[in-house]
Amino acid sequence: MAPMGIRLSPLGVAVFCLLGLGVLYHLYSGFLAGRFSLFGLGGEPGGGAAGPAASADGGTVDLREMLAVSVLAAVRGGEEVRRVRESNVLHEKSKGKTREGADDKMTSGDVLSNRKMFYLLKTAFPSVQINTEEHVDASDQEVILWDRKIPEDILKEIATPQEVPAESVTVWIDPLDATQEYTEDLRKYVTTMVCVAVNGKPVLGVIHKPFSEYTAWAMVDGGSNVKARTSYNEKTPRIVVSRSHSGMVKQVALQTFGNQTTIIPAGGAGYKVLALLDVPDKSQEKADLYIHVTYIKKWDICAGNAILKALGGHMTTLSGEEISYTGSDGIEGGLLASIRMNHQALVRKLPDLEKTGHK
Ligand SMILES: Nc1ncnc2c1ncn2[C@@H]1O[C@H](COP(=O)(O)O)[C@@H](OP(=O)(O)O)[C@H]1O
Ligand SMILES: [Mg+2]
Repeated sequence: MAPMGIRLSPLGVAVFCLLGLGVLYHLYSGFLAGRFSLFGLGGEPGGGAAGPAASADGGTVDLREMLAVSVLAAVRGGEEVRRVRESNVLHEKSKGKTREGADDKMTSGDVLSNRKMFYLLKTAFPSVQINTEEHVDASDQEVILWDRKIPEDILKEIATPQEVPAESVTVWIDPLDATQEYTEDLRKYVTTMVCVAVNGKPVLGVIHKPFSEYTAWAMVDGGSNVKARTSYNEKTPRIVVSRSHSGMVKQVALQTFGNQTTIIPAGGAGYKVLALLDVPDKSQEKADLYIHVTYIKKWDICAGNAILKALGGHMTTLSGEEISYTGSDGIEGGLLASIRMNHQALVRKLPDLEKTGHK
């Protein structure tokens, strides 16, 4: 008999103890998971020489560090892209059809680049949302460490860390842009891309050309290693458009700007954004505008959007709406990209695609 006349049943005590243990486990499991994942990744809790740059339970991330890792990821992914292309064993297959009925292709270059890029970013920033074009196999986890070094050119442009809440960040990875052209061995069009959006707004972008080893990066209100050209032809622009997902883009361009307009068909959304900029790469064509009329995915366009925005340019739907880089993967309203032009005046010039049936 217990004091005060209350009798304790041994079974009741055992259940009570188990419940208590359960609560304690629940409270501490997040903390322990964070510690163990740090060890699993080879990093040291509390900030070691290598490992995650953000705590596993959220907190903040430094956009300058994210830029350094994004550049590294694009370069490492690009090495895979090049290696597979040079081996000539692409293991090309179709993931299905686009809405317009074209093959949505994938190769070993896409898969291996995706793996490198995804795990580099995921290991450094375990708490951020990463959306990537290719499927990531969880059983195939690879731990790729970032040495936590920020390259000199980034430090020179961006003097201080740029902290943002980890939960506000969405990363978009395109491990191999212009897959169609890659399979045709049209190497100059191929890029690897990383984009970081904060609250859906594109904030930093990296576009890397694996075959000429050129990398463009920029951060909105931060800095860049690339700039706009000094002049653009707004009246009779050279317009860069898709060569493999063109839809009615040529008709739209000629109808809007007249028959004197030069149309440059090219592969890859990354390549087409670089065509608007002052890029030293010899294989890069130059254009004044980039127009796309069919459906397109956010990993294809986010990095270019961030770079253009950082340099004072614009990328919007054809009706001039800003694109939000959260939520769904794709955008429906086409694409207009320009720099050093009156973007809204260009939007007003374009026909309403819904009405003209040019979609
Ligand atoms: N209608 C469409 N549906 C799906 N993806 C499209 C598309 N139009 C363009 N894209 C994708 O956007 C990128 C640029 O296209 P394009 O070279 O035709 O301008 C390519 O990305 P990937 O090569 O990464 O798949 C392409 O697959
Ligand atoms: Mg792409």
